Amino acid sequence: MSKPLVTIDGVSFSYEGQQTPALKNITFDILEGEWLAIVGHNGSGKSTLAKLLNGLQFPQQGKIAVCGTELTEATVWEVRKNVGMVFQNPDNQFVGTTVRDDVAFGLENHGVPREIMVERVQTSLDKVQMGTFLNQEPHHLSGGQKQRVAIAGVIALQPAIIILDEATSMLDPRGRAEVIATVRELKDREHITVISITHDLEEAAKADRVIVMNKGELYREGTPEQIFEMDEELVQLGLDIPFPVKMSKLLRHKGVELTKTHLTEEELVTELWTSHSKM
Ligand SMILES: Nc1ncnc2c1ncn2[C@@H]1O[C@H](COP(=O)(O)OP(=O)(O)OP(=O)(O)O)[C@@H](O)[C@H]1O
Repeated sequence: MSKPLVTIDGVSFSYEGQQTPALKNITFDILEGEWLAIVGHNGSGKSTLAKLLNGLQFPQQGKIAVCGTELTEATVWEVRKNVGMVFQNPDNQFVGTTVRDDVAFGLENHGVPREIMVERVQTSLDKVQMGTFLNQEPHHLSGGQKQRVAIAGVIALQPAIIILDEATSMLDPRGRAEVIATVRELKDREHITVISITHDLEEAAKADRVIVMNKGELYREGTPEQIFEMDEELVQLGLDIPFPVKMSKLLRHKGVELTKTHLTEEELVTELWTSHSKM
């Protein structure tokens, strides 16, 4: 049984001068090695939660603890060693003139010795399938490749947790699929805990667990299957139901028998192909 790596206990937060709190009494745990997706419509409080998890803001009420350490102004630098962030815009986070320099940047800042640095740059890039791109300049890379380099820069620092803050939202479908596959592999092989903050329910469908935020409150928590049972309620919360889920429901409505509501296109196609191709 996995243990909680992050605990969020009764957290409330309001921006200065704002009447309505951005987060209201949020409580949940994030377990070691899980992939947790936090979804919600614009303004639901997702980014504010990410800022609190990384100590860019501090709650006015409640507590956050990361790897057993309470996140405060005194512990923020210690805690940040365990939390890597990947942001939305692939161009804004590329700081090196080449892929190698970009991944080395964070290691240099942390004073990692040169021999270790050279090895870490290579292994981190290998882990995101960018190991052969060392000397490439950013403008030669696709959005998905840039985000994978950003992920390599984060894992080179060996954090326990990666937070992806809308990290796939500016990518085309191929880039998005590449980044999601990379995250899945890192989680499975390296046992990194992943928190993905997204408004994309197709991305959330790949997570182990989903938290739905609405108007600063934790609205629902469950496995992707449980969350997609909410159906029209999700639409009312301003979220788009993924295509395979919609398609599964429509097919059932038309009398096509399916064993379950499929969360991915591959699963749906496989079932349709194997059970309905006998005629
Ligand atoms: N810097 C800020 N100053 C004042 N209010 C803010 C600030 N940032 C966010 N808010 C408000 O806090 C609430 C939560 O916003 P937040 O950005 O966390 O939501 P979100 O779910 O991440 O939305 P989005 O997907 O649009 O980024 C919103 O009402 C927003 O207007």
